[in-house]
Amino acid sequence: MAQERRPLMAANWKMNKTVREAQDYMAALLPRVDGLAGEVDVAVFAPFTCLSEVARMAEGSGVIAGAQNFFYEDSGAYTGEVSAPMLLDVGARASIVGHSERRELFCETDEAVARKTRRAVEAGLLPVVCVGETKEERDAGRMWEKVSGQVRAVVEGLGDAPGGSLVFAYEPIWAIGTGETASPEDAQEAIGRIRGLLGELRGEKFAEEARILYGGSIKPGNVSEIMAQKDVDGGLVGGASLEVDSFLQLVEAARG
Ligand SMILES: O=C[C@H](O)COP(=O)(O)O
Repeated sequence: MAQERRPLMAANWKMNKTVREAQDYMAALLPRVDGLAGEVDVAVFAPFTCLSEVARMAEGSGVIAGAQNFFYEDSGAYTGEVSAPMLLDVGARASIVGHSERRELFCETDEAVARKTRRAVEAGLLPVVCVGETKEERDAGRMWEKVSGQVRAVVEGLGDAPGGSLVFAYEPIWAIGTGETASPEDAQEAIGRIRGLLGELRGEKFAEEARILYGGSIKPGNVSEIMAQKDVDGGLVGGASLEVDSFLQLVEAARG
């Protein structure tokens, strides 16, 4: 991994944890990541219901509290949604955008993902933008068509924001929550191609500054090999992030 890009290990709790469980997790996590600032970024993407508590506890620690989604308008008649200013108001500094579960289960389009990404950057939230193909698309040889289309939509809607203002996460859908991980070589190939595309679209500086994570069944047993790939800047982790001990092993591996 290039020296200029600090690794990022991100916990995506998905629809898990009560406020009490979130408090217990953060109380166990924070003392054990103290002192890692500058070596590795650690983020916790919590459900809305416990996000303010996660952000309050993380304040001053260097751990980034983030949301899993938001809407690109700032306020108004959008029942069930929250906005970027609302996330900032409770202390969030980042948000996942366009996770495959949002794209597939909640019909999020490339256009909506691009608008959310742009709004996050403008508002001062770090977007972690997810891209990835289904098993059917991969088997049909259409992996790159899918992934490149998702990346293009985001970058073309981004204006002149620098590469360091966003993070991509390559998450092959067939590897999410299945125990089936992309091989480290497959992860590198996809992420290296994404970086190449960023260079074509926005120039080398942008491509070198943008962090690109891998996600999909990362666990303590496979994280080192994945992190050893030159274009992989960290991980977006579901299942293995739910327990502090296992997430900390991933953080340590990202630290190198
Ligand atoms: O956001 C995280 C990804 O969906 C990966 O989830 P997973 O680690 O449970 O496979």
